[in-house]
Amino acid sequence: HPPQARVSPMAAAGSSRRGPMDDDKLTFETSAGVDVVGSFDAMGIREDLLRGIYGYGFEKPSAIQQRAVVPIIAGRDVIAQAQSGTGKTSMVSLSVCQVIDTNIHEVQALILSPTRELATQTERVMQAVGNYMSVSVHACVGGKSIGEDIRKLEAGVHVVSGTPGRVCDMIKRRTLRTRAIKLLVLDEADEMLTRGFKDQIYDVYRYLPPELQVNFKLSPASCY
Ligand SMILES: Nc1ncnc2c1ncn2[C@@H]1O[C@H](COP(=O)(O)OP(=O)(O)OP(=O)(O)O)[C@@H](O)[C@H]1O
Repeated sequence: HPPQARVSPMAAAGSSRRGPMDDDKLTFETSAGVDVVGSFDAMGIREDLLRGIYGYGFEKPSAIQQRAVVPIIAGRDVIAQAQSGTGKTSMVSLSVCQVIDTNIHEVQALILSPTRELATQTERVMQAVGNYMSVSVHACVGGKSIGEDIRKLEAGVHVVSGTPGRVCDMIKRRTLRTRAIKLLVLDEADEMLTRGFKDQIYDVYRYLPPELQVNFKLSPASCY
């Protein structure tokens, strides 16, 4: 079973949008063997990425980050569930940056999201925290120019953050090469499966190497 880190609101917590620093209002459930790591320094994160994280203004990991980052960077399959605004997008972004080898100019991580906005937001956060480590990220989403996708992918990127349809298209054209992908993240996995992306996700999955690490990040709706 993959380790699970679940952060849920306490019954009394009422604010509609919380920041990650409201963690004292949350309750936590984690599967056995998941440790709580209270600082980014203690996570074994590379120096240049740490600089990016602190430079972005993060001082201390949020509750979900304290529980899920270490298992993800250790290569485990993780299910992370936490409500909106608790730092999940940032968690994915910094974990993915940590597992990338920037000397290898191939796609090593693929993040699938149900919406273009979410895929683009993840691209942006990753570019910000990965600022000092020269990570190249491309948002491969429907509605944008296919020619631009092809140009970017052929120039070589380390991470693709995209929506299932466009990613699937790029893989089938062999523009998005999958042989070096070691990490797949399904963002709002529950949402994607109910939105009818199941066949496309399965299609993408068939092209990925067998020794793949998979992380599921569940939607905020799954926390209520
Ligand atoms: N460790 C941290 N320290 C300070 N701020 C943080 C930290 N982690 C995330 N944030 C900030 O908190 C906000 C929410 O984080 P993020 O977008 O990663 O959460 P999320 O759970 O994916 O939210 P949503 O579901 O709303 O997209 C963002 O503004 C982000 O920059």
